[in-house]
Amino acid sequence: MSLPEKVRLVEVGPRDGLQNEAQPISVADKVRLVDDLSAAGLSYIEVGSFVSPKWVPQMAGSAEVFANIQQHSGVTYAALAPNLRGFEDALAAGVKEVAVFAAASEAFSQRNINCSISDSLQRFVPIMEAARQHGVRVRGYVSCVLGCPYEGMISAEQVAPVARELHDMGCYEVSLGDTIGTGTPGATRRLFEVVGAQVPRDQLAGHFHDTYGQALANVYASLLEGISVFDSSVAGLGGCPYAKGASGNVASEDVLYMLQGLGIDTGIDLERLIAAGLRISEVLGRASGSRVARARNAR
Ligand SMILES: CC(C)(COP(=O)([O-])OP(=O)([O-])OC[C@H]1O[C@@H](n2cnc3c(N)ncnc32)[C@H](O)[C@@H]1OP(=O)([O-])[O-])[C@@H](O)C(=O)NCCC(=O)NCCSC(=O)C[C@@](C)(O)CC(=O)[O-]
Repeated sequence: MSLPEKVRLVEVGPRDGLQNEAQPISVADKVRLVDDLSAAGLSYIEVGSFVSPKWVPQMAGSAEVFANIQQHSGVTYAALAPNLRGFEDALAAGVKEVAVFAAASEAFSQRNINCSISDSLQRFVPIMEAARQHGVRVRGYVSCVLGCPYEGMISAEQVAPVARELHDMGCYEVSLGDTIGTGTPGATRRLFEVVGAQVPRDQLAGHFHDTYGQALANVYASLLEGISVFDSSVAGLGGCPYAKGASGNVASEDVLYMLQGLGIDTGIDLERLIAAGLRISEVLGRASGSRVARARNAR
């Protein structure tokens, strides 16, 4: 299969990245990050989550973040909603796109959202109905698609029905999350072969954490399978509060550098993206998790 001409990056740093930080991050710093990212040309930014603050305290100020960012036309500013309450809070904050999140592993589903996979899918039905009424688009996630921190191996055959159900209930795109970053390129290709038989490949996305250093290779493997949407995190921010030891998503700068080398268009300015990542890394008091950003910064 030939490589796609265009790729859309879904920037998840402000949500997937910052949700995992131990230190408090001010609303002003979050707003600045989102604004820097839209200025760099990202067309899709996951800004926050409307989840229980007892479960994920870092996302507590999401409504305030939405109220203060500069929203540009042509840019999607999305939020996670685990239940109808979260959807209604997102709607009240003016959010136009939400993401629901399920898992391919029962144990992870319990730890992450306190219910079984099947109950979580049932919980999303009223969200889908309300979203249709309000003209809100819904994206879906499946976690643990290439391994689970509690159950170990997860087969592509376990992932496919969950992805299909999200698609069938109306998610316009389903992002497959390698939550703990154990996946390798061969397993990634097989995952998209199997899930791609149930959900059209142009409605699937890849979401790779870099814990085992495989994320960029997995993005490339997915490109070979015809996938053209990838979630990534500026400066490689993040991890997962319910997956101990998981490192951040593949760094947006590193994915962009690779895509530019392949001649694939994204509409994103690499230098501005690097600057956005260096700024938030400085706020967090550590080096950027992007190798491209570190190399450029050292020059
Ligand atoms: C789903 C629940 C709420 C169930 O949690 P629960 O305890 O079963 O819910 P509950 O309905 O019994 O409510 C308990 C309390 O939470 C409140 N509550 C209930 N709903 C909300 C809400 N929406 N917003 C704010 N508060 C809420 C509710 O009002 C109540 O408050 P209390 O009476 O105790 O004061 C909880 O488990 C939760 O919030 N989990 C979120 C977990 C999370 O955000 N994980 C990270 C995102 S997923 C991820 O990172 C993976 C991904 C997507 O990136 C892909 C990958 O890499 O794999």
